Amino acid sequence: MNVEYFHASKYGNGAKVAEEFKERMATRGVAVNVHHIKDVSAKALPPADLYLFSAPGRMGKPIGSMRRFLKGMDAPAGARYAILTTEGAPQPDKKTGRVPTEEELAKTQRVIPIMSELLHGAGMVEVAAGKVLVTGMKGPLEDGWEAKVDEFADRIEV
Ligand SMILES: Cc1cc2nc3c(=O)[nH]c(=O)nc-3n(C[C@H](O)[C@H](O)[C@H](O)COP(=O)(O)O)c2cc1C
Repeated sequence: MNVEYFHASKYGNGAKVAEEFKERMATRGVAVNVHHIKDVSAKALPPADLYLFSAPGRMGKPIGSMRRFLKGMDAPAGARYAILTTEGAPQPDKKTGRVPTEEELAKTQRVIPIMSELLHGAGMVEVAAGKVLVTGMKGPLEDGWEAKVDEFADRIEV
């Protein structure tokens, strides 16, 4: 099995996640080719058993370059894909100190749903979606992020 991995990392956190995923999949006997979307054409994706798309969050959405990439992509209909975003860790409310629940976050944080809608709408088939958090606007990645990537790798059927 081979995986083609497309990311739109701006500050390097998503690029680190991609490299970690590649290493973890190598131990499972799966080759992963990592590309930044600026280096590839959305109109000529290489063949793959699985496509992985990874974007940082921006104002509740995937970063604009990834939205444009997915909208302009010649999607291989029926092909399998997974999504692995990098998103800001939920911040406690300044007054109450309460951290928003997943349900509350889902109202404003639409990074994965927007990517899913675009890919699913293009006829592709989702096998997994997940996120790795960053603790500041530009990173670093959350503690234990490597283990999170490993768990995500486990969810990809080889
Ligand atoms: C202007 C700006 C807006 C951001 N908005 C969001 C957001 O709405 N949701 C989110 O999860 N992360 C947001 N972030 C944090 C990004 O998730 C973070 O920069 C990114 O995951 C880092 O990945 P990268 O190093 O691969 O670019 C924002 C960051 C910046 C600089």
